[in-house]
Amino acid sequence: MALHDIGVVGMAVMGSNLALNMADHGYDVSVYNYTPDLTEQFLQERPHEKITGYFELKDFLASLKRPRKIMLMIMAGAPVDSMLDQLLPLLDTGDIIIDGGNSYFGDTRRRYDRCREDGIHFYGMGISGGETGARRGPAIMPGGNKETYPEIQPIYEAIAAKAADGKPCCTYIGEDGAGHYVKMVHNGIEYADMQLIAEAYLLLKYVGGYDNAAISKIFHEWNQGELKSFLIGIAADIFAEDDEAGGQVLDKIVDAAGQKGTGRWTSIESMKQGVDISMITAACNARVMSNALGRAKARTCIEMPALSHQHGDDFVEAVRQSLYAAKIVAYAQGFSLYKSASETYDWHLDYGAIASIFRAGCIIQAEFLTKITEAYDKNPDLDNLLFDDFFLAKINANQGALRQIIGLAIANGLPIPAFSAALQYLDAYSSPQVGANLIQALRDYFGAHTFQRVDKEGTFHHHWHEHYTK
Ligand SMILES: NC(=O)C1=CN([C@@H]2O[C@H](COP(=O)(O)OP(=O)(O)OC[C@H]3O[C@@H](n4cnc5c(N)ncnc54)[C@H](OP(=O)(O)O)[C@@H]3O)[C@@H](O)[C@H]2O)C=CC1
Ligand SMILES: O=C(CO)[C@H](O)[C@H](O)COP(=O)(O)O
Repeated sequence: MALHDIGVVGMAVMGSNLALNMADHGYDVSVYNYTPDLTEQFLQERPHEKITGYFELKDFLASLKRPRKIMLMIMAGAPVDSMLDQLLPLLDTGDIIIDGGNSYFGDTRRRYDRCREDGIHFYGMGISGGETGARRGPAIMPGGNKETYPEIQPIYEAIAAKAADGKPCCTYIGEDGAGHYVKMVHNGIEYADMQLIAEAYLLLKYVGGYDNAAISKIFHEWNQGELKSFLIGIAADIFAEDDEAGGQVLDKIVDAAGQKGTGRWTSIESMKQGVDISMITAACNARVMSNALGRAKARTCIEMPALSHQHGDDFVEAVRQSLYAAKIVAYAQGFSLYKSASETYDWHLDYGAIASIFRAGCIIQAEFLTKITEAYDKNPDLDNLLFDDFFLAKINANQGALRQIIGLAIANGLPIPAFSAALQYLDAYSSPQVGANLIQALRDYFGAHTFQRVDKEGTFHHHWHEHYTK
């Protein structure tokens, strides 16, 4: 029997489409699913001459070339550990397991160590692009043992999306959990990007008074310029989508957002790293608030200002400029987290290469990612993306619009937490006074936590006096 190039475990949306993508690129693929029904259904409904299904794990593993390459495309969390429990006793030294799911990077670090004890190479591979990306070319973020990477590199570069310059959107990211970390923060940026789009929609609809058809045209126009991105493009489609029952589908969707957790993980991680990614946190909280207990009641008893309209091209352009400025801040925050994590976990992340693999295939693919790559090519040690000449000029040109739009939204009672977080970040970063001297004084007063002085070196504690009788 001719042995197969790679095995895919998990025949749900992502695994089945990735297996077909690999097969289309000439690889012989073995597939297996934890319960047989999905495998059966896949083989019947989407047969491919280069794909063979297996119903026993030992037969699946026996069908693979050495070193065996086994890709897991299964639900993140306990199922991955459970599959490892089943796989590890059946594998040989040098075999490779690739977890392509949205696993938590801390779990990936643990699994990497666990597999290494058995001589097995474990890769945590971020994959972005959803169903279509998996089938036609996703962005791929592999993390794991660098020496073994050439074993899997050709397959993943073949199936990855290709950017406009023809380069595959797949690059080795770093050791152990680096690939999953980069994917986690990618998803965090995805949350912020989507929240900004939702806030622009609120402004256009409730302050601008534009209907869905008009907003669709505005988004379509934005998508021809510097805001060009996958998410702006699909938003333009969504605004134009009619519902069978009349009206538009968008207006029939309950105004409460779900989440699977990668954005929340990014936010929690930023707290651990001590990096401000307030826009991603704001986007997570916006989803939380959309489901908040008592939201229906709050609507009836908390008084809101009456809406005042601002129609016209100048207003639409101000929203566009705000969106662009805030989007730059969101990416600057995400890349600041990469910089901190790279040092903490000793990953030596290549920020320019990361931006370059986001150029196609993934959910946050956008025109301006090329500019991020250029910024890090010019200066790989950039402290903050905002200091790059291109982004600095854009921020300075567009921040007036951001201030204007935030003022309008606040006056109209429209929640715009991500736009606001972008501006607060810029102001906190650039203001010469942030009030931290008083924080230090208060800490020193009640806890002798000490402070530094502006006029001399050293660490000081002051004996504060009670000037008022309590
Ligand atoms: N859907 C998307 O757009 C994207 C998803 N991802 C990630 O890719 C992975 C796969 O996603 P998706 O295809 O949507 O599938 P799901 O996340 O819905 O997971 C379903 C798959 O997991 C398997 N599974 C569940 N429990 C176990 C278990 N205990 N042991 C073994 N297998 C188990 C299922 O098998 P069974 O049917 O037998 O229960 C099925 O094959 C996930 O980690 C997801 O987060 C990444 C990028 C985009
Ligand atoms: O990984 C993805 C795309 O890159 C998934 O689509 C993402 O998990 C969606 O996340 P959430 O359900 O939390 O919005």
